[in-house]
Amino acid sequence: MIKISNLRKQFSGNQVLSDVSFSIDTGSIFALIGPNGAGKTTTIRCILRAIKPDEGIIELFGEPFRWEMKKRIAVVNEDRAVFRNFTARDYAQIWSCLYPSWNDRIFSNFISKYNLNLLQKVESYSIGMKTLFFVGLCVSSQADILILDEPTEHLDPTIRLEIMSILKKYADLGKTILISSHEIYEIEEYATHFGIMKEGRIVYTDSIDTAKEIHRVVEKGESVGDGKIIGVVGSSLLIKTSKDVGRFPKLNDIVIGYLTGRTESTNLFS
Ligand SMILES: Nc1ncnc2c1ncn2[C@@H]1O[C@H](COP(=O)(O)OP(=O)(O)OP(=O)(O)O)[C@@H](O)[C@H]1O
Repeated sequence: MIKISNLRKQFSGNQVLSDVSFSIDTGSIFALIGPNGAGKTTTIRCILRAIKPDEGIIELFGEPFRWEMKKRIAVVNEDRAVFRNFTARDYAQIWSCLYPSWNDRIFSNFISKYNLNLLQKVESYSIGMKTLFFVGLCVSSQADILILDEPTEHLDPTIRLEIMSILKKYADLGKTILISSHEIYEIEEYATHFGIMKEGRIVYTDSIDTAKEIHRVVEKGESVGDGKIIGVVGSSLLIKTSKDVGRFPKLNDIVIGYLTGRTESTNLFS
């Protein structure tokens, strides 16, 4: 559904993305994970053609990007920027024109469930309400692809759980979701796949279940057998192995292991 191949982007001679490649299947929730400045938002902006990549191929729905595809993609931007003076109702009217698959009933239910005031200017919503409102717009759009930059940021714990559940149900409809997030414990709850980004490269990508199967955390000094050492996790090591050694990792162990490990070509870790 989304296939990114060898994406490269520089800003003023600074190489921000270097050969970024990953793909996302229909029905998946793919989390792009990485430290501040790793290149997650830049990748998303390239996918949306908000900026032009220097090199690389972006395929959506099995075809190279075309502008008409935008009506099948709904987005929650990183900055939650809004048009001044636009009420929630104004937004709904605009989105209903932009998205042929827009569903008014889903939108009305969402608005009443979360007590959002349709007549209020979205600019005056709290940052958490804005996020919630944009997630509501995305889900009501019934777009085939949702792209959400930090979708649970600024939300209280109850609403976070709600958003995770909404997104899971949405993906189950056969929709594809790409999120950028630092919330690894949450991602483990609701995402199906992930990519770890470090200094503009994808250093590892897989399904969460497979990644947990093929890695182990071993204590320093414990035998790693023929496993490949990936990186350090606190006082332990993350290894990639087919042997039943150490303990199974949490997603957090895998992310920390790859982030502390060497950044080389992705096949170093394959
Ligand atoms: N328009 C721009 N001009 C110059 N540099 C940019 C521009 N946009 C992004 N960058 C740089 O690209 C790098 C990656 O930024 P990006 O926003 O993609 O990171 P990120 O992984 O999304 O970080 P965060 O988790 O903090 O949001 C940073 O060093 C940033 O300063």
